[in-house]
Formats: sequence, structure tokens, C-alpha cells
Amino acid sequence: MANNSQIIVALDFADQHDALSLVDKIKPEQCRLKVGKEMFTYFGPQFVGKLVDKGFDVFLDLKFHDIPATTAKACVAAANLGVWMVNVHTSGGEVMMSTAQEALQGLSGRKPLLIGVTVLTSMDQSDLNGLGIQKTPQEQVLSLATLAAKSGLDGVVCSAQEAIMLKQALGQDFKLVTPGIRPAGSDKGDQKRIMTPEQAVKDGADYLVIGRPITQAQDPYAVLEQINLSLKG
Ligand SMILES: O=c1ccn([C@@H]2O[C@H](COP(=O)(O)O)[C@@H](O)[C@H]2O)c(=O)[nH]1
Repeated sequence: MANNSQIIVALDFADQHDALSLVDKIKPEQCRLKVGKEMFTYFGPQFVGKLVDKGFDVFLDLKFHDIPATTAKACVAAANLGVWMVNVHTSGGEVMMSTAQEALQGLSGRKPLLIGVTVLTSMDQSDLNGLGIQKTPQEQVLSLATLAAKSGLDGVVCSAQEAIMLKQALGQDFKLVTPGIRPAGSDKGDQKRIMTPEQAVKDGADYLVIGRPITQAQDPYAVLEQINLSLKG
């Protein structure tokens, strides 16, 4: 069934049963799901397979970053799990990104979207300076996203704060996947470049990655529904 929800719920749980009890109360039409490093390391491909079998679009957020051949083979392995989206770090460079995309394009069957991580939403100017990077986060995101587009990727992970700039520079079809989404009044946690769901969509974000504001809420389903409704209006 077609899924039009722009929300990707980040399942960051140490207990598989906690994650599945949340998932079992959600329908695939209400959101997509993200499996990241924590749950993949604990529960592996089997857990991903359970979500795919339930009919969810799954974003496997493992942020591959390695030599081109290894990265490409990891992306193919992800595709073989039936995931909808997979990602690499743009800082792996043009050859790494284009090799991964070519490997996915060579597969038969549905190809997952390949997305490049730019500057983590938990980082600000001082974090970049600590890496010896003097550019602003916006400049660094633009430069890495431009490289991702040149390498043939389908889009990037960035903050919604960079959405207007990236849509102008790289076009409407280049997908923007934005973590660091915080409904008004919710806790920032370790996120630094944040935006509300409504503003993110207004600015051009295609997909909103939302973890703790939903998963740690007293009533996660109510929060998910409320955000879905706010995006429709
Ligand atoms: O730049 C990035 C890339 C990935 N993430 C991931 O998104 C979720 C965000 O969760 P919240 O609880 O809503 O903060 C999390 O799984 C991160 O690993 C990101 O935050 N920023």
C-alpha cells in the first residue's frame, strides 16, 4: 500500500519488545520507521525483516562510511533486506557514493533510496570548528549535499534549517531527510539544529525523522497522530 506520511519514527530502543509493542499499535499508513545503529547492533537483520514483513517502509540508518567496494556491498546487503531507504556519509567522497549508487542500480527489484548524511543535526558551528572546519554549518551542508547530488544520490540527511537553501540549489526532486525535529515545547536533548514539524515541511523537508518526542511520550500514538494532522492542515 502507498505510504504518503512524511514522518519517519526513529526506533531507538534497547529492548526489542518495547519497540514492537509501539509498532504493533501503528499502521504503515501513519508513518515510516527508522532502524539505527543501536537496534541493528542488538537485534540485527531479523528485526529489520520483522518491520518489513509488517508492511512498513524502513529506513536503515547505518550511515555507511568506508572504502567504495565495502560501502557498495553493505548497501546491496541493506537492499536485500527489503528496506526503503539506506544511507552513507557524504564525507566518504564522490567515488564511494557513486559506486554505492551504481551497485544499487544494478539490482533487480525495488531499489532503496540512497541518501547521504551531511552535517549531523547534533552539531553546530563550534563542533565544526573542533574538526578544523571553518565553514558555517550551512556552507558545509551545501558543499556536501552538492557532492552527493553530483555523485547521483537521491538526497541527503540534513537539518530542516538548510531545506530552503538546498531545494533552491539542488532542485525539488532531491530528497531532504531531516532529523532534529522538535514539536514546540519539546526537549531538544542532544540536537542543536532543530525545527518544528510544521516549519520543516513549509521549508521543503520531504521526510521528518522524529524519535524521542514520539517514542518517549506518555501517549506516542496521540503525538504521532497530532503531528500527522498538523502537517495536513
Ligand atoms: O544528523 C542526524 C542523523 C541522524 N539522526 C538520527 O535521527 C534520530 C533522531 O532522534 P530524536 O530522538 O528525534 O533526536 C536518531 O535516531 C539519530 O540517530 C540525527 O538525529 N541526526
